[in-house]
Amino acid sequence: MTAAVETAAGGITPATELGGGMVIVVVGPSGAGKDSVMAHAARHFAGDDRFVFARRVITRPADAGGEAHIGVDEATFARMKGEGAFCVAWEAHGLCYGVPAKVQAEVEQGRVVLVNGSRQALPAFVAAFSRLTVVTITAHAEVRAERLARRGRESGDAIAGRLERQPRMPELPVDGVTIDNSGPLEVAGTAFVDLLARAVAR
Ligand SMILES: Nc1ncnc2c1ncn2[C@@H]1O[C@H](COP(=O)(O)OP(=O)(O)OP(=O)(O)O)[C@@H](O)[C@H]1O
Ligand SMILES: O=P(O)(O)OC[C@H]1O[C@H](OP(=O)(O)O)[C@H](O)[C@@H]1O
Repeated sequence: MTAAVETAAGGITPATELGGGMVIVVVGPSGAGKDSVMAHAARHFAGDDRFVFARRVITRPADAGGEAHIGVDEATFARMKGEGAFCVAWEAHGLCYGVPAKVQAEVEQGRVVLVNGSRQALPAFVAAFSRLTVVTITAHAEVRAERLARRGRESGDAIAGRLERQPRMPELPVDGVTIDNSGPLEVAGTAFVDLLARAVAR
């Protein structure tokens, strides 16, 4: 089986052609496997300092399961936001999410920074980062439903809300790639790793 990799707006432009670093923002519906595909790539590129896997700040307990994030309460998130701690912040699923401001500096240092993002927040990513590629991870609806139930991080109602959520994907003037993760993680993970290798190709 091969992962479907469709390119729009020209696929991915190597960061080196763009004169330095870039952000690759990973989006897609809940349960598609964004965290899993990113974790696969993080294992593949462990110790390779051309890449940074950003850790998000989320108003979710740090031990909730799923991605490794910085868990804070709402008051702390609001204070951090007011202090300029985030370069991009958004709300979804009753939670607040922030991308640490230091990502801007990491891109300026020439690194390729991977961020688990949000379809709804993509305009804010475009505003924050001049060098941006959007990677959309997809999976069939029934596959996502089964995965979210098995993951067990959310309850039935919350899972239903996640499965229904379909924010409009805005038309954006940036590179974009879609990877179908309906099959084995190894397949989509390898497609993502190949994409990242192209991002740093000389
Ligand atoms: N290709 C795959 N095959 C089987 N299980 C998978 C695959 N990809 C991900 N999973 C599992 O599906 C569940 C959801 O994956 P993951 O948390 O990576 O999705 P996500 O897109 O980040 O979801 P959310 O937006 O809700 O955080 C996890 O339990 C994960 O282990
Ligand atoms: O529906 P959209 O706007 O794409 O994404 C909404 C949010 O949901 C997911 O977070 P998580 O599953 O709570 O970690 C995404 O990563 C994003 O932050």
